[in-house]
This record gives sequence, structure tokens and C-alpha cells, in this order.
Amino acid sequence: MQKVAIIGIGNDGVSVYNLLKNIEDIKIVCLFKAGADEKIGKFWTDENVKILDINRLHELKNLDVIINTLNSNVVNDIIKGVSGPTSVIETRAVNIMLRLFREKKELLQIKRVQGELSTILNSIQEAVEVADENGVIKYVNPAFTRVTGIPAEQRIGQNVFEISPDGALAMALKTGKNVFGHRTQVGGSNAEVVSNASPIIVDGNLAGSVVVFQHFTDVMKLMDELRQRTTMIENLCDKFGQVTTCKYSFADILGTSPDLKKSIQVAERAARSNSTVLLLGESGTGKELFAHAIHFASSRRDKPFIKVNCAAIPENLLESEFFGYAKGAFTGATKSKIGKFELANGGTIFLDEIGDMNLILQGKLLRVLQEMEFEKVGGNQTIRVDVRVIAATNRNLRDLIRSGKFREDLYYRLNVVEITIPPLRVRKEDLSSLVNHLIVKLNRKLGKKVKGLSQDAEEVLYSYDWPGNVRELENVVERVMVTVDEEILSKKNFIQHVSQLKIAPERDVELLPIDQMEQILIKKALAKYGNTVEGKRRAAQALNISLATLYNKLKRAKFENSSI
Ligand SMILES: Nc1ncnc2c1ncn2[C@@H]1O[C@H](COP(=O)(O)OP(=O)(O)OP(=O)(O)O)[C@@H](O)[C@H]1O
Repeated sequence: MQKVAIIGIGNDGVSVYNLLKNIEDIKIVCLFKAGADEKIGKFWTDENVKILDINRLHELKNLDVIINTLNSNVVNDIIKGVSGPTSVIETRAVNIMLRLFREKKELLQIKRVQGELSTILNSIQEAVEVADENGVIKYVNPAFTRVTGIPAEQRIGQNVFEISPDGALAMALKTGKNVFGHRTQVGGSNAEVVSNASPIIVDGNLAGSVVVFQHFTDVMKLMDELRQRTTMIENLCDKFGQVTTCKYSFADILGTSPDLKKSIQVAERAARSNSTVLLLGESGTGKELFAHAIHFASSRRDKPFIKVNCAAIPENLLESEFFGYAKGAFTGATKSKIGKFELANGGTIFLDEIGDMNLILQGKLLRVLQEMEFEKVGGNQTIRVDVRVIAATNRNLRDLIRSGKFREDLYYRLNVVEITIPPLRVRKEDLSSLVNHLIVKLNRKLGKKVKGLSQDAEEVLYSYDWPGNVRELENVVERVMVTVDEEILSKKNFIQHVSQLKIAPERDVELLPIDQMEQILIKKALAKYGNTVEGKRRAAQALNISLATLYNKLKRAKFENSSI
């Protein structure tokens, strides 16, 4: 065991210490510092090693070697005073030792990086080939042999300008520029590849070039896969865009008039079955609302609800909207498209404005309803679906059948459960619940504080026939509420803001005996407000008589008809 002391605790002293500390047969006894202000070197980690003042050097006995990293006469004199057979290694020798040490460290580092790079190059799927500045091939990785079939030993040492002059490797070397997506055949093999190459620049000088390539078929395969995935994503986006979320349930259908209640009851029963439903009613009566509610109350509620407005889609597009089209079905059909029936699979399709569908498509729809299968436009594969159909129209289908515009067989197919939704004019008793609901909704939307309607405003609404039904009512109330700040909406607000609201004008009445006149007025009031209890209450109010008086007058005049 060689006992060693190091003189100097600066960077050099610490480097020597680190160099020797793990060497077998060497024991570093201690480090000496030459002055109180000498600072310990940067990479000092071993706090436990003794550090003494140089003046105590002579205290250490049996030292084999002193390594002096300081260039000072005082220190040299102290060392000379050490007795015994101790060898001294001077500063110059130490410097050479340190240089060797640093180079060894760098070499180790380079070896490590080389090891890492060669692991990477050996494991990647892409072929790699490297040439020096003269074009002599210096390296190929294992994938190179896999892709080209050329063994490494046959390739290395060849000149790329002779064997592959048109390849990306030679081009990068010739031009000193990157080459991307170069499609070529590897010289000396049949492999068709797509390559990227780059010049290798060391200290600003061209030192060679490197090429990375793959089999063309591999690239094509990847591109194909990418194309398939892109189509899949596009189809999904398409699907998401078309699936209407079901927005309403039966709880959203307002109104308690007997006719409406009857319609709701039938719809609730239909919701429990899978039967096709035909919703009839004027525009704005709530057919779509019913369709949503039926879907929502059915076992299909978690599946898609797809709406198709048969009147809004141009006739020539209706078929592909319904059934989708195959790729190449017509010019511009670069990819296939999924149709509404396929989208609705498992759920409900709502065919709005069915009365406006053309006859050819009616035939195709009939087949789908009968067999639940169809082909895409331009496709030959039969697609099977499980879809519940709800159709709606505001047109008189029987008239359309008579005039040859609607297929009778389709009508009977659709008409498994027929629900007619009454127009608002025959259920005016529903007006107040509808208006109150609208006021609450619009207060929230518009930030208003409307509390209700004045009596004369109610009169206005009651005296109007609402040809546009609930939709028109919604529009009228919203238009009024947007412009008005009052808490109670009055007749003036409605007249002022709704020019469309044509209230039935007061007609001249011929002079008649009073009791006849009374009967006419009562009839008129009941026609206006309806013959229900609520209608009678309002009629009495309008006639400025009590409800009891109205009942008496009705009894007397035998107007009484049922529901007292
Ligand atoms: N009974 C009702 N209760 C609450 N809102 C209703 C009612 N009926 C209709 N509505 C509302 O009136 C508007 C029109 O209804 P919807 O679109 O369902 O009518 P439609 O009969 O399908 O009309 P169109 O024939 O014009 O398509 C909607 O905003 C709907 O929410």
C-alpha cells in the first residue's frame, strides 16, 4: 500500500485526489494547504479526508509519495525538509498526469455516446448509411441490410458516387444540402425506397453525409393507414355534427286542454312501443316537440335522435342524405358518406315535413320501413338497421294521396299510430300556461322582470286566432318583451309592437231584441274562449258578468252542452 500526501487543495489538488482515490494500493493520507486563504477545489466531495497546514508536513511519518500541485519556493523548501525515502512528484509531472486523466475522461464519454448511438442505429426500423467526404461508405446499420438485402461488409468501403450516384446520399454530399422524400432504387439492389439525407458538417467543413430510408411499400402502407384513420375521424365528426341531442320530454309540453291531453296520452303510449308514429298538425303546433318527447320516453333514449327535414333538402340530395353514398358514386364523391338512417341505427329518425317528399324516394322509404335495409347511393352492400320512425307533416296526406302526390301504401306504413296535435285556436285555455312559461323563460334570457299580462292584453291574445300556433305565440311574446320595460304587459304593448297581430275587428251588429243580442254575445264569447270551464270563466269576464250568471243564461238559452 502506497501512502500518498497531496499538497495543494485547489482545483489541481482536488483533481489529483479524485484521480487517485479509488486506485487499489494507494492510500491518500492527507491533503496539505499552503495558506489559510487557499480555497478548496470545485469537485471536492470527500469531507472526511484530513486537510492540514503545509507546516505540519514533517509530522507525517512513512509517507511513500508526496504529490506537489503548487509551484512555490516556500513549499519546495518544506518538502525538501521531509526526511526518509519519500518520492516527490513535481508540478510538471502532475500536469501531464492531469492532462492524461482529462483525455481519458473524454474518451470514456465518447465511448459511451458511441455505444448509445450504435444501440439506436441497430434498433431502428429505418435503414441508415453514412459516407465520408469522398463518398466512401463508412457505416450501414442492420436495417440497411434488411431493406436492401446487401450485407454490411459488401457495402462498406464502396464509393457512393459509383454505386448510387443518383441516390439521396450522393446528392447531399454533392450539394451540401438536405434532401427530403427522395424516391429511388438503392444501387446494387431492387429495393425501391423513400429517403431523407443530410450533409455532415464538422467545424464548418463537409465531412460526409448520412441517409435514412424506408421501403417505399412501407411508406405507402403507413400513408394508407393514415388515410383510413383520417376517413374514420371525418366520419365520426360527420356523425357528431348530425346527431341531434334529444332536447325535450313530455314535461316540456305545456297545456291542459282536453284535446292536447288526449294527444299526449296517445304519444306516451306510443313511446313505450316501437311503432311508427305519424304526427299531424298545423305548423308550430309542437310536432317536433312531440317527436323529441316520444324518443326521450322510449327505450331508445340513449341512442341517436336524427332529424331530417324532407322539405329543406334539395330533391336530388334527399336520397344520399337518407342512405349515404359510396365512394365514387358520383363525380366529387371522393369518400363514402354515412346516411341519416345509418346514423340513427338503434335510435329514432324523425322525418319532418314527410308530405313534401318526392314519389321516387317515397318508394325507397317504404322499402326501408318494410325491411329495415337499404344500399348506399352507388353502393352494392346492403346495410341493415334498427330504427324507430316518427314522421310529421302539416299537410293533408289524404288530399295528397287523392291528387297522386303521396303513396297510399307509405301512408298506411307510417300511420301505425296517428297523433293529431290540435291548433292553438281550439285550445285557447292553454294560452295562459304557455304565456306564463314564456315570460319566465324570457325573463331569464333577456334579464327582464315581467310579472304577467294585464287583462286587456289577455283579451288581445284570446281574440287572435294564432295561425302560426305556439311558434307564433313565442315570437310575439319575445318581440314584446325585448322592447318593453313594464312589469305587466298591456294591450298597448302588443298592439304597438306586433303589427302582424290582427285582432278580429269589431263588426257592426244589427239592432236586435236584447235577449237575442245577449245570446249572440254569449255564443261569440264561448267561440272565442272555448267551451271549457276556463273558457267560460273568461267569457264571463269578457261579458262582465259572473260565472254563475253565465251558467244561468246558458241554461236558460239551452246553450249548455256538457262539461259543467
Ligand atoms: N305544447 C307546447 N308547450 C310548450 N312549447 C310548445 C308547445 N307546442 C309547441 N311549442 C313550442 O313551439 C315551437 C314550435 O314547435 P315545433 O317546432 O315542435 O312545431 P312543429 O309542429 O314541428 O312545427 P313545423 O310544422 O313548422 O315544423 C317550439 O319552440 C316548441 O318548443
